[in-house]
Amino acid sequence: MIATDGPVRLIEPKRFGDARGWFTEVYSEAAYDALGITCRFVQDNHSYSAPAFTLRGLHFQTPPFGQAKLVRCIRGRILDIAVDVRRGSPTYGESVAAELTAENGRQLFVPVGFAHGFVTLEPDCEVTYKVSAPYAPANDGGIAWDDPDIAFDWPLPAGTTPELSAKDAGLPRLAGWTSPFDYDGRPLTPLEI
Ligand SMILES: Cc1cn([C@H]2C[C@H](O)[C@@H](COP(=O)(O)OP(=O)(O)O[C@H]3O[C@@H](C)C(=O)[C@@H](O)[C@H]3O)O2)c(=O)[nH]c1=O
Repeated sequence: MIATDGPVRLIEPKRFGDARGWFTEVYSEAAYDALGITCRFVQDNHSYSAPAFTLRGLHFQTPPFGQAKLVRCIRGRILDIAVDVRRGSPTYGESVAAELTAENGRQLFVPVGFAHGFVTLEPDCEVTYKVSAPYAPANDGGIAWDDPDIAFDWPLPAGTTPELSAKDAGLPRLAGWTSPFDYDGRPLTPLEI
């Protein structure tokens, strides 16, 4: 059984503004537990993407190293996406996405069983995210960002090809692939704060 960490969630932590600027808590165990995000995060990641329309994804780690992720953008603007890849899920292959910006401070929580990716919407974007399992390169997995069965409408200007890693350019499609993630009954709901 895969650990349940709540459904995909969009979170907007409160900012306390004053003459200096603002203060915000970006993670607290008690507050996130209360939201149903009960996993234990064991690693923090930080990536910098130089060109606009850099696309990283769609990624996951296979069990037993499946990762829930709590993602935010601390510089620039990204569109962040989670795709349901839980075998037998009524929303298998469906996605939810949210714009995460340094300005809006929003976070996307991506549970185990979802492929995750993002595209940067301007140059020089930095993304940080907490993950609930350690990096396990042997369990690295992914699905093609442009898989026609997902048919995600990436916000790429006409004629723009995204900046991709060699690995991401060669990821397989959902068709012909058997997901290692079980459906655990959690629905994929539209995102709301
Ligand atoms: C993910 C990861 C990578 N690395 C190394 C491996 C490689 O040499 C280099 C770059 O790795 P990648 O090309 O996989 O990086 P990237 O394409 O940014 O991968 C990330 O994409 C986003 C969308 C996710 O959801 C993450 O979980 C992760 O898969 O960093 C680590 O040392 N630890 C890690 O946890």
